[in-house]
Formats: sequence, structure tokens, C-alpha cells
Amino acid sequence: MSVLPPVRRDRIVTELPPCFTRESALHTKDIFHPKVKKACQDDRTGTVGLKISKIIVVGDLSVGKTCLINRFCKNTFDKNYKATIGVDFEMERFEVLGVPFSLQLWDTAGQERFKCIASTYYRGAQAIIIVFDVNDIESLDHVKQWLKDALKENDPTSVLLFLVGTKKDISSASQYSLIEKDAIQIAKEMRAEYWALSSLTGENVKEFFFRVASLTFEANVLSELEKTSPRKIGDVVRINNNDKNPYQRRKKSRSDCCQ
Ligand SMILES: Nc1nc2c(ncn2[C@@H]2O[C@H](COP(=O)(O)OP(=O)(O)OP(=O)(O)O)[C@@H](O)[C@H]2O)c(=O)[nH]1
Ligand SMILES: [Mg+2]
Repeated sequence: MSVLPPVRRDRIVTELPPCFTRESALHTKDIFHPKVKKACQDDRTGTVGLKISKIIVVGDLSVGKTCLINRFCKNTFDKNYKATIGVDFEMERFEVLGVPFSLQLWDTAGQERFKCIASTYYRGAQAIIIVFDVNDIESLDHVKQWLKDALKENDPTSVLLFLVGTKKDISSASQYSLIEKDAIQIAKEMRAEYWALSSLTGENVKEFFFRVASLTFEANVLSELEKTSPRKIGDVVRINNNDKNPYQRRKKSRSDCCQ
């Protein structure tokens, strides 16, 4: 008998949520991978429904990491800045294609003096969310360093990356479009999916986390299927890097972009 209450009705994912921009997306398919759908239908998702996926949120101080998590998990927004000391985390339970799926969202400190405590919690992430403030170009300049630090503790070949611009509500359309160009370019170089949102208004916040949950779920099920299906002699490994084959493993050299 399950001791957990049922998943909230507004945490149920039945379709793959769309990306924010096709220019910088982890993949641009508009449906879940057919193998994943089939595995869910046939109840062959192995341990995916039992595991908790760790997601870490990093970025400069005061860019809005805590507000982002609080907007999604608690639907609250605090206009006063209270620095995160070390780390904090929230759990969010989803149901994706009928399978329970939990995310543990780790909110880390951006302040330099707390960074070394926070970085000890980076290990074992399945996705890294790198946050910058769309009104602060310096915070965008620092995202590659945040990525580099987070990747030291994680497997760059399997972790999913998201680059998120916050505080969209205080940016004018013309200001925003200037920084968006740079942000998309950087996201492409990092092989991250780009999003822009506002925790104050809530714009794109739910859409973003649904996308994180769905892509992490999809990657988990694919990796579970890979583990359980023995390779046949003569299996062909595709190595072309184009959008028609979005589920291939990331090349090890990705972290080079930060060096
Ligand atoms: N207008 C606006 N303000 C925001 C938004 N997100 C965060 N803020 C404000 O920005 C400040 C910093 O937000 P936090 O979420 O605490 O920043 P943080 O990245 O967690 O900072 P550290 O914990 O020090 O790393 C607060 O005053 C928030 O109210 C947003 O989307 N719009
Ligand atoms: Mg914080």
C-alpha cells in the first residue's frame, strides 16, 4: 500500500511540453520518444517510478534561483532578497505518462562565501539549471563558469542542461531581445536548452519545470531500456549529429566550451 498521497492534478504530464525556442532546445520533437511511450504503456519503466531525480540550480547571487523554485513549488514570491546560505531543497512529485516521477530541486547559494558549501551538493545531478538575470549581462557572462564547476561533479555525457533567464518582467522588449540573442548563442555553445521567465508574474515557470521533468523522465526511461535490453551483434550505432536523432548521447568534449 502506498503511503504517499496522490500526485497533484496540476502535476500530471500526458504530452511532451514544447520547448521555449527551437533555436536552443535539447530536442524539438513534439512528442515523447516512441520507445518511452511504449515502455510506459507496457509498464516496463523499471526503477524510474521509484527513483528521485536530482536537479541542481546554480547561478550568480540574487539572480532569482530561490524565487524560481518557490514560485513553482509553493506559488509564492518574496520581493525581499534573503541570500541562500549553502543549499536548500524542495521535492516535487509528478506523474508522467502514468508513471510517478519525483524531482528533488536543489537551490544553491550564489554568494561566493557560501559557494564551497553549496558545491559539495552538486554531485549526482541529472539536470543542471544555470540561472542568470536578463537585466544583468554580467550574470550571463558567468554562466559558463557555473557550468564548469557543476560539471566537475557530474557526468557531462548524460546530464541535461538548461539555461534560464529570470526577471523578464522588468526588461523592456528591446532590452530583452538584445540579451536573448547572446543568451541563445551561449546556450547553444553549452548545449543547453534556453528559457526566459518571470517568478514575479509566473510567466513560463510551470511550462519550464514541466519541460525539465519531462525531458529528465524521458532520459531516465531511455537509459533504463538501454540497461535492460541486451545489445545484439550487428547493432548499428548512429553517430550523425542532427535534429533527426535527438536522443543520442552528448559528446564528452562538451565541457571544452568552458575551458
Ligand atoms: N522583478 C522580479 N524580481 C525577481 C524575480 N525573481 C527574483 N526577483 C528578486 O530578486 C531578488 C533575489 O532573488 P533570490 O531568488 O533570492 O535570488 P537567489 O538567486 O536565490 O540569490 P542567492 O540565494 O544569494 O544565490 C529578490 O529581491 C527577488 O524578489 C523576478 O522574476 N522578477
Ligand atoms: Mg537563493
